[in-house]
Amino acid sequence: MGPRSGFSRIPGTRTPASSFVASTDNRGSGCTRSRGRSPPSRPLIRGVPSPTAARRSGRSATHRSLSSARWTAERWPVIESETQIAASTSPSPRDDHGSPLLQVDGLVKDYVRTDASLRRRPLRAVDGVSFTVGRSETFALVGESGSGKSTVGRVLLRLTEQTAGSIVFDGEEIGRLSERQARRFRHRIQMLFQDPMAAFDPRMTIRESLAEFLRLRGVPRSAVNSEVARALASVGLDSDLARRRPGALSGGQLQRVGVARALAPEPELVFLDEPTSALDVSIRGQIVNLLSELQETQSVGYVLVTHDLRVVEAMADRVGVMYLGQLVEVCAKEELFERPLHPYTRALIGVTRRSAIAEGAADHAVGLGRLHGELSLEHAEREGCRLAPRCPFAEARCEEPQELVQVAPAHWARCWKALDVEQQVDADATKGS
Ligand SMILES: Nc1ncnc2c1ncn2[C@@H]1O[C@H](COP(=O)(O)OP(=O)(O)OP(=O)(O)O)[C@@H](O)[C@H]1O
Repeated sequence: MGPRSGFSRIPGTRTPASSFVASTDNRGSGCTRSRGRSPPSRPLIRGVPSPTAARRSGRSATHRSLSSARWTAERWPVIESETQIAASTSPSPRDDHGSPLLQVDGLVKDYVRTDASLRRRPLRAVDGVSFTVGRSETFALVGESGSGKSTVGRVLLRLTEQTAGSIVFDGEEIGRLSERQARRFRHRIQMLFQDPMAAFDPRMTIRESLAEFLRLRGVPRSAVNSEVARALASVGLDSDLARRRPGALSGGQLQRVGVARALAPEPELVFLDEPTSALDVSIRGQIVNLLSELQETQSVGYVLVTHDLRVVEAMADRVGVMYLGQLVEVCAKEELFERPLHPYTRALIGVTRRSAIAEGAADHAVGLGRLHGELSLEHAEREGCRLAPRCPFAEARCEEPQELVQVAPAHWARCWKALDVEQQVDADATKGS
């Protein structure tokens, strides 16, 4: 394995193409790539629920009605709204695949922000977040804009420093390494950027962009051209594109090059930051399918950040739902769609499915819950449940701090009455049917 360099988006921004920092690491890594368990095969986006979810339908009237709905890509809106932040800690939801590739425990990230009256105020963007990612696994982080998803990724990639918590990668704590110590890990964790047009240096040809990553993992100069052609072919592109500059490629083509570039150093983990949201709807599915296929052939783990539940449905193995900087639910993807337990997750899925379910079946979707009002910073600063002011199921006990607790096998939720709500919703749905 060789050294690495690359272009990184400036942390915390949606940067224009001109705003890049070039990072170069000239040390060899000496690391051997780990090959883990075979990845499970996943459904590709075809506008229908996964076979697993379909098989498991029939748990209740509510679940039946949802599973039988066609979830067409066109009908799933992207959820967008501003949220704020707050504070607390949580236990560590783990996968059940043995030693994880990545283990994040109690991650906290504070920023300082300037409020409307120009006062500087602390902002806890990530608040005690804990999760694991197995080898060749996709762990998705979902939630509204501002819930802290990208900040988790920026901390993982050391684009910004964590305030507290632990990040263990392949058995080694990497969260507190010095810049020099961290270099040997860099090629093992890569990132695919949201906006392909902003992710490439517009002055470099595609060949030069890819060659930089290939050379740095030890590909000799004499082999660069053939390796560039191979990398392009691996993402379904013709080698002729290598001579072009980013501006001469379509968004879809450039995102494919982005995928090739992220995988060029043969990483074990790739952080996918909204990998499809800047793309035309028509090519989003192609990129999702490409990423899923490459994961199977290259045994790479993904941390996927997205607003789009269609992408989660197609790619994720497990999902963490974030609200105001905290994880509020963590479980397997199928479980999340079939049996969402936290009221926020119910609402998140309800919003998307209400638009996907034909009129007449919509009553069942109401059982998933609708939130009242809007998010506000005041909610984020509450000691009790941060969702309570908006939650249709809130009671006096919700004023007490809520921890992320295990509510079912491999299923965690930050809500003391998650299972009660489920029973109530099921009973209502049975009565109504
Ligand atoms: N560099 C920064 N300085 C101050 N505040 C920041 C910074 N970066 C992010 N934030 C704030 O931290 C919070 C979480 O932001 P983050 O981008 O992680 O959320 P997100 O869930 O990824 O949202 P989006 O989907 O819009 O990217 C937001 O309130 C955001 O305004």
